[in-house]
Amino acid sequence: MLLKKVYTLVFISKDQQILLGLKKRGFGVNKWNGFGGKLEPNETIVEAASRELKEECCIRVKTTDLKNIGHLEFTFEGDKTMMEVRVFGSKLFEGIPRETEEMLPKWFPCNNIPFDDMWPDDRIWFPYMLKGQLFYGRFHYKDLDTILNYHIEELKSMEEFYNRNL
Ligand SMILES: CNc1ncnc2c1ncn2[C@@H]1O[C@H](COP(=O)(O)OP(=O)(O)OP(=O)(O)O)[C@@H](O)[C@H]1O
Repeated sequence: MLLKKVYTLVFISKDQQILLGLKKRGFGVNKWNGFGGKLEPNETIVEAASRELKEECCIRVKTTDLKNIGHLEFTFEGDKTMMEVRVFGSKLFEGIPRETEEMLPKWFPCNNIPFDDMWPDDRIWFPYMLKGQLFYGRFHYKDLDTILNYHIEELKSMEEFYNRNL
């Protein structure tokens, strides 16, 4: 039996640029990524996504402006937990990105993503996100640097994907 833990991951974009943050502590330290984290009790996924974005880089986004653009699953060899990551995107946001204790934010041109300093899976699913395609990806890691196997597919609709997995 796999234990499932739900996480959010948010990408805001403007003018062919995407906002990434360099994680300063904890899981994924020293890697560039979107903003997100675990759900708090009694919080919806979009509430968690919006809260984490604000906490990690001071950007505000309305929950109704968050678009679910992908779904990722991560497992690690010898670990019974599956990380389920709901990926969101938005072009509508308020504020200027600011460094926090957790993240150092920076805008990157969409054609110059720092994949060498990111999770290895990002290289595989970012191209879907950057083309505006919905996606589902499943990655099994041997250790934090090595993907043992994976599956990736384009989705027609997130709703259809979630219904199929009920
Ligand atoms: C394995 N390959 C991966 N590829 C891409 N993204 C990944 C990832 N694995 C985790 N992520 C994301 O990294 C964040 C961790 O969040 P994390 O710091 O653990 O959560 P949270 O802020 O709640 O933690 P604390 O409050 O510090 O306990 C969270 O957005 C999650 O979606």
